[in-house]
Amino acid sequence: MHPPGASTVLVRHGEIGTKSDQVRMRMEGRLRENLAAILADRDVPGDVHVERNRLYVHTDAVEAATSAVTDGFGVVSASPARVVDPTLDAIGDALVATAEAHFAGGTFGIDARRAGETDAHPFSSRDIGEVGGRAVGEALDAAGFDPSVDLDDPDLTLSVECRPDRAFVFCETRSGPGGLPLGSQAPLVALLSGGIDSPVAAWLAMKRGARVQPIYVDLGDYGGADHRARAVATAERLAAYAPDQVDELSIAPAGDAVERIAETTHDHRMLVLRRLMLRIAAQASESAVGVVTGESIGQKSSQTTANLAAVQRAIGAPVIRPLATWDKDRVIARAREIGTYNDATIDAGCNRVAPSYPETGATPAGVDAVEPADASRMAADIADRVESIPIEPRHD
Ligand SMILES: Nc1ncnc2c1ncn2[C@@H]1O[C@H](COP(=O)(O)OP(=O)(O)OP(=O)(O)O)[C@@H](O)[C@H]1O
Repeated sequence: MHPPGASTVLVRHGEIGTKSDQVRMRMEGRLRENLAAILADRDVPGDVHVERNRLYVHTDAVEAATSAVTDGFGVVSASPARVVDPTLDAIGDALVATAEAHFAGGTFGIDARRAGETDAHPFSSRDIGEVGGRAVGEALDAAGFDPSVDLDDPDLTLSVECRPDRAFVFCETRSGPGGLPLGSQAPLVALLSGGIDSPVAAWLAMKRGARVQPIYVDLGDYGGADHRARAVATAERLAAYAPDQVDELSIAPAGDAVERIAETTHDHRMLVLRRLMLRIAAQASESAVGVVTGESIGQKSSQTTANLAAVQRAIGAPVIRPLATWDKDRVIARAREIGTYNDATIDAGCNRVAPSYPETGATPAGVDAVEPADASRMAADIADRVESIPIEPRHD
């Protein structure tokens, strides 16, 4: 929803503003590039500009541009806005036009603030609210409504952000993911099974600024026909959030190794397998500094706190588990929001590998004792044969 004549999207970031000037400017520049890439990928016209603590998209497609930029990591919110001169008359006219376009009865409120050097204007935020409110009330009366003002929870909020050189009028603020611009942290590898959890975990790592290289471990006969397709589909959704930075899915051919592990291990089987995956992931990328997984404490027998600790020892790099403390219903809700849920609901291949009586209180030494002696070499050999397939961003 936008004012008639809106031609700009006001983009707000959050944590970036708490950084030192140097870091903030670097992150804002990164965010500008990322938003430009998302717009280009979706064929939405728009030029992205940075000013201190704000980004602006100049576009003739404000709705599509607002939807696109609110997928950008680091964006807290965005509003499609009309830009007018910073005078009470011009702001009042834009408020009236916006109310006439969108008021459908009930209450309205004006939320006005000034930013930048506030002594640049001969009026206060309160003046904007009073003069604008009066003009809007009269216009709505004339249009046959009987409007009343509610400043706490109005049916229509008309917002003004008045800066020294121009004022923005808008009537909607859409939330973005927040976090930090993608690429502002060193990259990570994400173990992506295509299940419900791992795409959410990868997305959360991306939200904190880390570009992820997704890797799917092909379990061979234990995987199932649609297992790989599901991983591809969720990687395509992740790519929609970072079209210039996530463009490949790595596939590790682990069928023979999984078969061997299934034949030679029993209660520790899932832990040996998970260690294999971590080793493959850690070796599959030269630039990544850690491995992201979708594990969550206690969600499965292989994910007790003891087992997570025993598995972690396989690699020196950190295992990052963004969902460690999340309940499943929260993970599912987020998977729906980010568009990875539908592709992820088929049973995972790992379920076919799981033993009947899994170990839940493993120790690192206990896993060491049952792991094949050549486990590291096995992983290195698989990592050498990792194949990368191109991923196209999927928008749905
Ligand atoms: N075939 C696989 N390829 C890549 N990573 C995998 C694979 N199977 C499991 N993982 C990783 O190990 C984690 C824990 O495995 P688990 O068996 O719980 O996964 P899942 O239920 O198959 O999928 P998810 O955890 O994504 O819902 C996953 O979140 C994922 O990070």
